[in-house]
Formats: sequence, structure tokens, C-alpha cells
Amino acid sequence: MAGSVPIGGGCAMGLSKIKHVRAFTATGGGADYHDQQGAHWIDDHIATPMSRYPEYRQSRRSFGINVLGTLVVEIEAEDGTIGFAVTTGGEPACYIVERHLARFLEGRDPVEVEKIWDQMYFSTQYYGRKGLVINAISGVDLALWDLLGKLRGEPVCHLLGGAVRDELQFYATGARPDIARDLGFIGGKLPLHHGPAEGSEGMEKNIALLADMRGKCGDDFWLMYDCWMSLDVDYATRLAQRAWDECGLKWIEEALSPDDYWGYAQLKKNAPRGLLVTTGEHEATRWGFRMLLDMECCDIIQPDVGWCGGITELIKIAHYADTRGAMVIPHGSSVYSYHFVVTRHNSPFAEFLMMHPGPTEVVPMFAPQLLGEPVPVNGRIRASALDRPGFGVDLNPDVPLHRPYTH
Ligand SMILES: C[C@H](O)[C@H](O)[C@@H](O)[C@@H](O)C(=O)O
Ligand SMILES: [Mg+2]
Repeated sequence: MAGSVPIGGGCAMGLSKIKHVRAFTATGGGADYHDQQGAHWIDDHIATPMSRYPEYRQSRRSFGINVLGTLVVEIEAEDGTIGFAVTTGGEPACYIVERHLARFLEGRDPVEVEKIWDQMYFSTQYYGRKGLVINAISGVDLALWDLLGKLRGEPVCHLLGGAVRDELQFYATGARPDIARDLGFIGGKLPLHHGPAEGSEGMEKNIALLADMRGKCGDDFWLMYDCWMSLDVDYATRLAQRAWDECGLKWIEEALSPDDYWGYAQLKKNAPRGLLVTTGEHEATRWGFRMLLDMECCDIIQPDVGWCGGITELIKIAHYADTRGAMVIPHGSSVYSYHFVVTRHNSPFAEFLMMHPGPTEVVPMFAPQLLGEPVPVNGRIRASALDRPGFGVDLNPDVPLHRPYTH
């Protein structure tokens, strides 16, 4: 009978099969947004786990924060439609995509996101689980959702159940929360500049900067500190207490090593009531985030959809967080997080990373790689701005791409 679904077989109404998977590298900002040249706030004496070594204290590029570069994944269907995505991963991620992951996609129906993710994860579990391999899986998963949306003529947020609000509201990450306030953002997240190795002098500078911004931004504007894994429990506890008492800090972010679940649980106990403890941008998979939530490490989890496993995994992470009443505020990852956040009740706002060097103005986060990337106006993006197939962006043809491996 016409249109019947063969028993046991795929749906007779299947989409155009996947024909080719290709992986490229790109350098100079974009998804590897730490890969900036010249003076930029994002590389100006920011505290990191490497700050204990004076030679690596001034610049994160000095210890290699930008060694990987961007991974660009393209998935082409038999009808010529191409889905793509960008994330952090560079040449080693290209190798994993071309030589290991591609086999689980080529010849398959792009609707099989769950089965493909399961095969990508468990086939690489013996050497993956977190970090680069999950970045590569994330890049493939995001490109697959982009392809699925383009084949169906729908934005990814529609495939995820549709928007639950008319607009996204953003806090801004960057060195100038005072300018972010004037631009209409709901809060400003500062990078922490001094860690334990700089002793009490560094602590006083951290507090002085925050106090200065509190004076410029007024009492009601959210101010947060991003500590980028640079602290220990004692220093983080003292910073949290003073920043809360003296400057009304809203949250202290990623204070400790992502592996120190026990330290986060202690910091959460130590933190003054009302100050939020957040982390997660360097955590991966539903299992990693379950550990953060079950060990009561934080109030808000901040997965990066390009690093935690992609949309297919972030759905599971967010559902688990929702059962525990935890907010999921994804780490800034341009349209890849916007299409997700707008569909989640427990993601009431989003992060916008200010990639202008000052930062004194709003520029697209993954510039120059994505064309059509929406940016917040008055700190907001209308849900309707996402109404284009897939993730609604195009790869800039002027960005040089290199395909280091084939299969
Ligand atoms: C501003 C922070 O140091 C990082 O560069 C930033 O990418 C990340 O931690 C964030 O939360 O945006
Ligand atoms: Mg952060």
C-alpha cells in the first residue's frame, strides 16, 4: 500500500541519505575564539591553572590555549544538501572525524541522531569520554542537526519542540560590564585576573576591580567572576565571601579544576547563602553532569554544546538538570546554544561572549566563520530571528579551510 512503513525497516518516508562527511580546520578566531591576534581583553593576564608559572601568567596563548583551532564538519546528503557546524578541535579532531566517526554516518538516514551518537560515543569510549573526542563528536552531531533542519526546512529550535519564550536575554562576558550594561545586557561576567600564586596583592586587585565595576554598574546589575579553573577551595572561598559581602557578586564560575567534584561540593557548602556557584563548560556527557549535580557541586551547570556532546547529549543533560531543579545556562557557543536555550524552561537566559577586543561593541561571536549569525540588540535576540533552516547560518566562503585527512 502506498506510503506504508515496511515492518522492521526504516520509515518509507526517509530523508536523503548521508553521502559524505568531511572535516576541515580553520584558524583565526571563530569557534576557537581564544585564537585572537593582537591586544584583546580575552588574553590579558587572565588567571588560569598555569598562572602558578610566571612565564605563562600574562597570556593564555603563551601556554597554548589556541593550539587546536577550529574544527569545521560538513555532512553532505545524496541530494546535495550540506549541513555544517564549527567547534574547537583543529587537525586532531579532523583525524577522529574522518578516520573514525564518518563510518557511522555515511549511507545512513540523517534522522538517526540517537543511534549515530550512541555509536560515535561507544566506539571511541576506550580513548575518549571527555575533551577532544567529545568536541569532535559534538561537531558531527551539530552538523547532523543542521543537515536535518535543512532537509526538513525547519530551524533546529523547531525540531527541539519550539520556543518557550519570544526572545532570548543575555548576560555579556568581557572586560567591560559597564559597557555591557549600557548595551542592554542583564549582567556582566568579568574574567578573574589573579590567582593564588599572586597572594593577597592579587586578591586585593580582584576585589578592587569588582568594586570599581559595581560602582559603575549600580547595585542591581548582575556581576559575575569567571575563574577559568584557576583557584583552590580556600582561595575561592575567601574570594566568594569578600566579593559577595563587598560587591554583591551574583556567581563565581569555574573556580576549580573540572575533575575536582569534591572541591566544588566543599565550595558550594562554604559559599555565602545567595551567592551562586556555577561550572560545567569543560565537563562532558550526561554522566559528567550527573556527577556535578548528584554531588551538589553547583547551582547552575554551563555545558558548551560544542564540547559536551552536541545537541543530542545536551537534551539528556538538560532533562536531568530539570528533574533536579537546576538551571542550564550553556557556555557561549553562538547559534548552537541559542537554538537550544530558547526551547528550555530551565534555561531562562544565555551567555553572549563579547569578542570585540575592547570590548566596546557587539560583534558576532564566531566571526568571521559564520555568515548570518544573529547578535543581541539591547541584550536580546528575538526567537523569530532563529527561524531559518538548521542553525540558520552559512559558512563564510572567504575563510580558508584545510582538509588534513580524507577517508
Ligand atoms: C572569559 C573566560 O576566561 C573564558 O575565556 C570564557 O571563554 C569562558 O570561561 C566563558 O564562560 O565565557
Ligand atoms: Mg566560563
